[in-house]
Amino acid sequence: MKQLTEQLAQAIVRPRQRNTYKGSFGKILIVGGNAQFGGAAIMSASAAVYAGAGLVSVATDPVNRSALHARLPEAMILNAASSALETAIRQATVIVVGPGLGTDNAALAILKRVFAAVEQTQVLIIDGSAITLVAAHHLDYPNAQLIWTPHQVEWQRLSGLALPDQTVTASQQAARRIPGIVVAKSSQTHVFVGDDVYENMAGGPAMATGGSGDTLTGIIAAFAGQFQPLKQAVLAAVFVHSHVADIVAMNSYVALPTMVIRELPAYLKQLSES
Ligand SMILES: NC(=O)C1=CN([C@@H]2O[C@H](COP(=O)(O)OP(=O)(O)OC[C@H]3O[C@@H](n4cnc5c(N)ncnc54)[C@H](OP(=O)(O)O)[C@@H]3O)[C@@H](O)[C@H]2O)[C@@H](O)CC1
Ligand SMILES: Nc1ncnc2c1ncn2[C@@H]1O[C@H](COP(=O)(O)OP(=O)(O)O)[C@@H](O)[C@H]1O
Ligand SMILES: [Mg+2]
Repeated sequence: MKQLTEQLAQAIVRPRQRNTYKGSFGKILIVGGNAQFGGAAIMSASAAVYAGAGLVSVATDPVNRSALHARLPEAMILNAASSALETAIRQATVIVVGPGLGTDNAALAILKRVFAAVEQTQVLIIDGSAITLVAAHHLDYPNAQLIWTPHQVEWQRLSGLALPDQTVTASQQAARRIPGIVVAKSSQTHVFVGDDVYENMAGGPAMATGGSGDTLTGIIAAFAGQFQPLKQAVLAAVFVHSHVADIVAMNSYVALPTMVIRELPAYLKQLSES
């Protein structure tokens, strides 16, 4: 088993080239946020913007429009239930589906449309409610570059492994049956990619607060839009999320998602120049 390190993140988070524009750093689409969980989509989108994504759009319940614009004017917004969803998917390089999406029929319909529209070259990060829906409805896996980010109960739903049975070996075997990269989140997150297992020693209980996982999806999306190869981008994102939370936790009892998000640009600048 390998460890996630700052060196690994340093290797791909490099200074930006001069001859670039916003389109050079990823077009991210976040699909999530129902009337109950709008904050999840806002945190995911904020993390993507603050982690350097070039353009960020959010397909969500229209009830979230004012809150999103007030918190994050950098993001664009569309109604996830409208046909604008397919257009936005076509334009995106990286798509996140699930944060705050919910698990009702409306959410299932949106998820199925995302799975139908996404293309093989696109990166699709599947999180939260979307994982729960895939497991509950036995949905076929879409044909794209998949990244799964289950917490332990979502991993139980997706893999069939009860929490006490989620050993590294058993989880690795289960991850092999699922296409793409699996980020199995816990107090000691493991990333399963091909035959490799990476362990994340960064992070701590200050992160045990609603929205930490939503925030991770935005960082992964931003890194997937900016850095290559995809495997390194995902590994670096998992490390950076937890490491920045550790920095926040030096002076704060809880590492709130909004606090972690705010610290991202300064840490990435430091990382790129080290
Ligand atoms: N501000 C917002 O808008 C926010 C919106 N959010 C969005 O809400 C949606 C639902 O996501 P979810 O994770 O809250 O619910 P679900 O998948 O049902 O799992 C919870 C159940 O599993 C149990 N449990 C046991 N161990 C666990 C573990 N290690 N990690 C986690 N859970 C564990 C747990 O047990 P209990 O806490 O009751 O002891 C409970 O019974 C999703 O779309 C997400 O993005 C959230 O991000 C919050 C902020
Ligand atoms: N005790 C802990 N130690 C380290 N990391 C933690 C701890 N508790 C939570 N985390 C991290 O916080 C995130 C929680 O994700 P998740 O449960 O999906 O949150 P949410 O859905 O509320 O956004 C994961 O990245 C997880 O690794
Ligand atoms: Mg979550």
